[in-house]
Amino acid sequence: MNARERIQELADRIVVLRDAYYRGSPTVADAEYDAVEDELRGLVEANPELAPDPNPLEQVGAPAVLHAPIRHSRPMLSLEKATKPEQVAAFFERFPGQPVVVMPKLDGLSLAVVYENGRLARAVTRGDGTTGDDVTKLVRALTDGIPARVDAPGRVEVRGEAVMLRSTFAAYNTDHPDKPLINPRNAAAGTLRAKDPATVAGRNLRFFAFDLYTEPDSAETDLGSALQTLGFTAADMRRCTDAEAAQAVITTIEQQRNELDYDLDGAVLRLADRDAYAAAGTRSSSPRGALAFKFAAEEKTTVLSDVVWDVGKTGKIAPVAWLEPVFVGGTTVTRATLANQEVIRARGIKIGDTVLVRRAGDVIPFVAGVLDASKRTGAEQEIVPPTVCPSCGHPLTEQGNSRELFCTNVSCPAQTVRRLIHWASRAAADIDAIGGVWIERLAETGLLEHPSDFYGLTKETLLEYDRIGEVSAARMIESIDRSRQVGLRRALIGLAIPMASEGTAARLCRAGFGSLEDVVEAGVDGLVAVEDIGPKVASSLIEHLTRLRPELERLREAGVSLDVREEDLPPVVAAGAPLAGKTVVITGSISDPRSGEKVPRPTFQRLCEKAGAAIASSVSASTDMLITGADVGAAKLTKAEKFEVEVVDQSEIWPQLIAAGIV
Ligand SMILES: NC(=O)c1ccc[n+]([C@@H]2O[C@H](COP(=O)([O-])OP(=O)(O)OC[C@H]3O[C@@H](n4cnc5c(N)ncnc54)[C@H](O)[C@@H]3O)[C@@H](O)[C@H]2O)c1
Ligand SMILES: [Zn+2]
Repeated sequence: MNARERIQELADRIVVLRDAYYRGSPTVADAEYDAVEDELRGLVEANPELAPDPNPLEQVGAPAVLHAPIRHSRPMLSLEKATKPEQVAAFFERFPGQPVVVMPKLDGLSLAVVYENGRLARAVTRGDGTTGDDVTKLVRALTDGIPARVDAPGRVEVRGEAVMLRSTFAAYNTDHPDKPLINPRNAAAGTLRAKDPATVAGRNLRFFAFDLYTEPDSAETDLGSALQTLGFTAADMRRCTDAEAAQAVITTIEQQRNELDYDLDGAVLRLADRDAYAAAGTRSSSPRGALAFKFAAEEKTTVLSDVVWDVGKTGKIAPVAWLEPVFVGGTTVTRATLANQEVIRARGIKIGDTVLVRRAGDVIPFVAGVLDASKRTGAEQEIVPPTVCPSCGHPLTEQGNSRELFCTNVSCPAQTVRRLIHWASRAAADIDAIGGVWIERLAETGLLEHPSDFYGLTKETLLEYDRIGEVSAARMIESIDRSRQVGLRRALIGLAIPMASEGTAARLCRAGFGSLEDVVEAGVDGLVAVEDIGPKVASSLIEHLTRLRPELERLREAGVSLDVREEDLPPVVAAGAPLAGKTVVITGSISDPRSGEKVPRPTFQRLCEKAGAAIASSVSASTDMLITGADVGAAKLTKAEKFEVEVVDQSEIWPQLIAAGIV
């Protein structure tokens, strides 16, 4: 693979990993994600002309879409990362004689809190760094550490991290055993996503400040004291004047990380003097006057007491390690994943072994290996994979190189529950008012078997359960009603068809399938004609959707929409499309001239597609037009010149989009 292909592959992978991460379900550990970013950064430094466009390294966070969008006064950036003492020393060398504060890197979500003439005006999430969500109402109701007033004139902007304290998290989960929070960070993010503070009562957050901007300039230039004077709890800052002292503080923070009441994933170094920090300026996505030292994923040792085989929604049987309770990565872990038989074999794990358990970020803890096989007593037992399904007794089949085990019995009770939970999940029908524990109970009592059974539930039936009251029953029913708008793409995801991914569902919509029934009718031949759908995926879709026909009918009868939704369709090219037939590359930052608001790249792309353009990611001989926004990199322009590509400023495109009625 050449550098260009590798760069594109890494950039694509970053987009996928970030998407999962910012939706609250990361698929890899942070360190693994950071390694992908590092590789891309290295390749782009060596081959600047191959920089991907858009370049994920120049983007932060995820677009804000939940509440009202608010533009930040100045971008909320990411941080440069370090993992070695040499990098800390290099940071000090860049700023000779400047004192530095070292503080914990709190693992919550960052907020900008703005005061106008002493009054709290608004609180905004980071969002994509340029525009965030207005969470003022939620913050007023739920966040401690944000005073309603400050004693300062003009405009004051305080930035910091909103976290759920571990103690709040633990107390909440004790009170809500049927709908527990996953971890403090996820909980903080979820809390600030709520539409109404009342629905997240009891989920209080704490705000720790680490950044300050004042207009007019306040006299106090030391960051920590300036924040305290205003009445904020600053992140715990220790002042250092050389790299050794800073390294010592970093080590102390890492050692204390288990005793603190909040999650942290590293330490932040930052120039202590506000003027010096401002003068240092910024790079494309991080300030020069700060550095994040990231801690390795936490590892602990404990005893593997047993292995149970868990049945998943597609019938996959996965080994789960039962562990003696161990506190790692901010929570007590008693279960961890062992992936599959091959991983068990490769890591040589036996029951009774002392094993290393690793947990990083939100990722499910996993058994990383055996601590010291020479210390075995002989009482350890081999882990023997089952030959029949632990739930239904059906003989298992083995698939793939890692010899994953599957139960192929479609009426297997364990699979039934998993599939119901999956149907209700956010990526599918999003029945958010009914948690997994309730789904399981409703399945046990025979009320739920297929997704369509959700739509037969009534408030009266739910009220027969002791722990469901009027209010929650009403919320559950309302949530079920809303989920009737699921549509083709999300319904396909929700049906958990083996081998069909979220990408498969999106591709089928874009390829013109109008409903789930259309997909069945197309047959294997019709499906493999769709780009990127292979024969295995096609056969699996046809086999399972054919089997599910009666269920599809029941869903239809219950008023559930299985038809494609507008948002999942390819753009409709407008009549008299001004960019028809043109291959277009977009670069730089785009804004709508009518409002001056920044327009996210995907939104502008879709507008150009509606105008008939085919979008390409880099300039080549086949490019017809390069559309430029603000802050365009020189490399793109040089290439455009080389290939004699027409360069058009975005300001000339908007009037055409408006004239064609596209915007
Ligand atoms: N596992 C995955 O798949 C995956 C995917 C994407 C991102 N990530 C992780 O998410 C992070 C992405 O970077 P990012 O831009 O969101 O954050 P970052 O690591 O670059 O750090 C910036 C953020 O740190 C926070 N912060 C906490 N304490 C701070 C302090 N004392 N001073 C300054 N800032 C402080 C702020 O919220 C700020 O927005 C990385 O840690 C990365 O590993 C993981
Ligand atoms: Zn089974």
